[in-house]
Amino acid sequence: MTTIAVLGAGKIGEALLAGLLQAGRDAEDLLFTERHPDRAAELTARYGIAKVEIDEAAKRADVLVVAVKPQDIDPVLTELAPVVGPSSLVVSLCAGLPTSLYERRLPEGVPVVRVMPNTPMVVGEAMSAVSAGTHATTAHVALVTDLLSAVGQVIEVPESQQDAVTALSGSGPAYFFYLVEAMIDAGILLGLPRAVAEKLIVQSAVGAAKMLAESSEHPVILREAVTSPGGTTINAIRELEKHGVRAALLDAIEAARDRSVQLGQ
Ligand SMILES: NC(=O)C1=CN([C@@H]2O[C@H](COP(=O)(O)OP(=O)(O)OC[C@H]3O[C@@H](n4cnc5c(N)ncnc54)[C@H](O)[C@@H]3O)[C@@H](O)[C@H]2O)C=CC1
Ligand SMILES: O=C(O)[C@@H]1CCC=N1
Repeated sequence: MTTIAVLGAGKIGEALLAGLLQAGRDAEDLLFTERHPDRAAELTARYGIAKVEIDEAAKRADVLVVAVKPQDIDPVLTELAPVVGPSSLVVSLCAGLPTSLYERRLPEGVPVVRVMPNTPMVVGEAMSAVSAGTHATTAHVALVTDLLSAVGQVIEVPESQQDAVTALSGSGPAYFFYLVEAMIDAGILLGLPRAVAEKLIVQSAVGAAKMLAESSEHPVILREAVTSPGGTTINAIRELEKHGVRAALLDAIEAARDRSVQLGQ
């Protein structure tokens, strides 16, 4: 079985480890590094996965998954450089960081695959996009795709599209959570108990997501089916249009893309 080491076990690192366990991988085939001892102890207690130092991770793991913040990459590359070689496989989950950065800092020939996942990994519903660096072969991409398929869906994209992917699906769950939070607030405004408002909105979100995933209809058609002539929904849609919600989403996602580009510079 492939051994995977997550370097930096924060939110996305934990989501990957938890998702892989959930998908049936043994804790013995997983490792992580983590600079905060309390965080490391918490994860080992929760999942039974061993915390190791980076040199041991490089020795024992077939795949090294970098999951630190882009701003923290420098020391990780300094530590990785002496312990990896062309037989290693480095996978970067870091927003904005190009494979060329890793290739410049690591020994010649180290294969690097860039991935943008998202946190629904934790429930086996991630959307991950993978791109091969210069030294990554189709076999490396297939291995990473296979690994991530256990925790959701995977597509391959040219690396030039990764900043847009980051803005759409990497950050995407946050936009939906934000929307749900605002809709629950609306329920409170209308005088519903919080628990009732939460149940109504969360199940509506689950139902809508399932329809989007399972129906072959375009979202416009699904929305039109809810919007009765002279009914309630069109009154709400008029307000959303008046407040420029569509334009706000376009601007928001463009701003996320721009930040991803900036993180890579
Ligand atoms: N949170 C998300 O939804 C997503 C995050 N990402 C990417 O994943 C990366 C991590 O993001 P988060 O998990 O949100 O951040 P986080 O801050 O929760 O996790 C980073 C972890 O790395 C640890 N760390 C930092 N430097 C270290 C080092 N030298 N050695 C060992 N551990 C170290 C930190 O202590 C922390 O626990 C980022 O690059 C981000 O762009 C990608 C997709 C989605
Ligand atoms: O906000 C961030 O920078 C990370 C990358 C995509 C989702 N979270």
